[in-house]
Amino acid sequence: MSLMAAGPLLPRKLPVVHDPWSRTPTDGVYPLPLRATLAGQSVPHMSQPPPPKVPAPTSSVEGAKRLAAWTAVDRHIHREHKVIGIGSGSTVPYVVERIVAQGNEVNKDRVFIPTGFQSKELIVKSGLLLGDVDQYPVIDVTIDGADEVDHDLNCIKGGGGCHLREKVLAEAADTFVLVADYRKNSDVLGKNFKQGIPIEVVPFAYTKILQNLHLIGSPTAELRMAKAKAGPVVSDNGNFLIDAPFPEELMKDPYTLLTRIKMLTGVVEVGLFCQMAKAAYFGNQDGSVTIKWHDGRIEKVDKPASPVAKPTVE
Ligand SMILES: O=C(CO)[C@H](O)[C@H](O)COP(=O)(O)O
Repeated sequence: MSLMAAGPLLPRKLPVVHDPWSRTPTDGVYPLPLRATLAGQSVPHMSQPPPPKVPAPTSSVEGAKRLAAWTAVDRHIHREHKVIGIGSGSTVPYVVERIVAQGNEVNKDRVFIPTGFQSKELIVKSGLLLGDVDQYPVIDVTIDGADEVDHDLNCIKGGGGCHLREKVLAEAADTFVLVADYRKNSDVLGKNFKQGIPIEVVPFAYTKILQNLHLIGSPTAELRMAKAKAGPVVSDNGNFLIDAPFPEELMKDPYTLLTRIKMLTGVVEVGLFCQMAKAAYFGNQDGSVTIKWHDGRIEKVDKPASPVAKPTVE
């Protein structure tokens, strides 16, 4: 059957094609930023998907992480804090979850500084305003995870390879707080976290640095290799990572060890944070939280975070 025999073709309504290159700022089809910009320009607000839900903890370790994170946020992130550093690791999503629970009213005037790719994603997906430390070199509070913390609040960080940015944000913060589960609460660094001190190094120097680390007391120091890619792990800054276990007698004086490692040419940053934190929060299996303070006090909180987050004024 010919087309003509089937009757005249009805004029089809063509969909409006939006050619992105033909748009002008005034025709209303430009994709607009979701939030006011850092420069303070006001932009129309578009509705945003709700922040992704952090899955409820399914183990006592996850529950402990959440307890530590929520308690630390409740105690340290107050209404007047406007610039907040967000660390890395598996405890940090609970930190962001609790900050989001403080509500849009307080969060709309805040800017959040990430320590790496993971925390940047968390900030953006939670609908919080992203900034960077070069715009905000002074941070009100930074909250971060840790691999192990001793009684003087020295800690090992960098299990997730983010310790360079983490240290910058810790130093930039008026208040730096650690959050972790009970397994990270230790008396001597290296007792629980056996994989060694994470060290970020410039790639071309790694062999030389490994040799030097072997000489200064870490004969098993090795390059961190990727699990789902052939070759080494590459940090968010394009560098390599070395994990260097040291014997206990050297780990007992982390500051001396930090300075010795840092002096090796080609080392970018060492995952030893010596007495930088104001407090470390450890969630326990029994639902309590242990807080180690920078002045040596140890506090036990039996009924820590309430289910409702309320930002307080310090
Ligand atoms: O330092 C870090 C990443 O560089 C993390 O904070 C540290 O590894 C702890 O992570 P988690 O909470 O997953 O145990």
